[in-house]
Amino acid sequence: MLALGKLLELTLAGREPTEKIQLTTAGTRLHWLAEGALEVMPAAAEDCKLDLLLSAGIHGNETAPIELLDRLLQAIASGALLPRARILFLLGNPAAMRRGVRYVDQDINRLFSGRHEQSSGSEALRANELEILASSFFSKPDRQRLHYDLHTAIRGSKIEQFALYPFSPGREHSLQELVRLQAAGIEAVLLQNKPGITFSSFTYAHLGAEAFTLELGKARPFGENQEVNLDRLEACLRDLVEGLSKVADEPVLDGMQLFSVAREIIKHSAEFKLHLPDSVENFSELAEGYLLAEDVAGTRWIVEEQGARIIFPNPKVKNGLRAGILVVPATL
Ligand SMILES: O=C(O)CCC(=O)N[C@@H](CCC(=O)O)C(=O)O
Ligand SMILES: [Zn+2]
Repeated sequence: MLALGKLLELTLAGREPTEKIQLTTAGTRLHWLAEGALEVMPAAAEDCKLDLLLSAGIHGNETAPIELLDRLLQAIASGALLPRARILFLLGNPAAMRRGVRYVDQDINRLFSGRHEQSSGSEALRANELEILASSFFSKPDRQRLHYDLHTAIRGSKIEQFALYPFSPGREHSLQELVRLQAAGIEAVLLQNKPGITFSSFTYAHLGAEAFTLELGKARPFGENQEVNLDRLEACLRDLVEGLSKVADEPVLDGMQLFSVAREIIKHSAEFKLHLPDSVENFSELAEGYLLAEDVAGTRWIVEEQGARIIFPNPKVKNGLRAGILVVPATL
């Protein structure tokens, strides 16, 4: 296998490869661009005109998707998988990955779409670098642009694998992409209704990519991901890499659950209290009238929506950040 196939090993060791560009015998070019960033360029004769950005490790302790990208890249570097797509592999937060933590100083996934400019520190710099890498990757005209930002969640979930689909004014969510995700084992999609500050929101709204955050199970350390079943997603990614992924011209979305954001619960102060047990799972239903959270100056979050469910409840986030999302059933 080519040494550049060891992107994960090199990144975890904090080392740079001596050779930054290598070619497989089939003419696939691997190019180390920066720490945790590697571009795969198919041989010209094979190119299927898809630019595919695959990122993981934006949160350093979400290891199952990092291991998945490692398997894909190793297969490419050993010649077992012949890419027809141009691919950018990104390991988002190497410093956090090395420590096995979600982030070191601040959550990178709240620093995109320019937010890093209002901040400082290594994670702000990394968010800026990731924006530059993604912008350069998605700068070529007349090519399909697709980004999957792969995550696992802090807690268990009533719906194990789901996606968050960013929003950009005037742009419609793509039925074809939802059908592709369903084939990849994604059971539910949360349709965002305002622009966001996550990595997938950036590539969707600023770079014109179809982009998704994929939540794939519960976060566990490296080597302990036996319960996270990524077989269907892995098969879908291999098809995309090989230029074999097809969605019908008139696709039908059958059985996928769609949700929209009713409200984001923002933590404003140290007095913020979330009235949910630590064990609560994502997509747990909340009854109308339920007092969900309280904050400074008598602020109360009471559930008013029918069919409301909670995802990503987390009272430990920094002030000003999202401490949970109330979602409701939706249609396209
Ligand atoms: O489990 C949790 O509470 C958080 C899981 C997670 O990291 N989710 C992503 C979602 C990104 C998005 O909104 O597209 C995040 O919070 O960054
Ligand atoms: Zn995450």
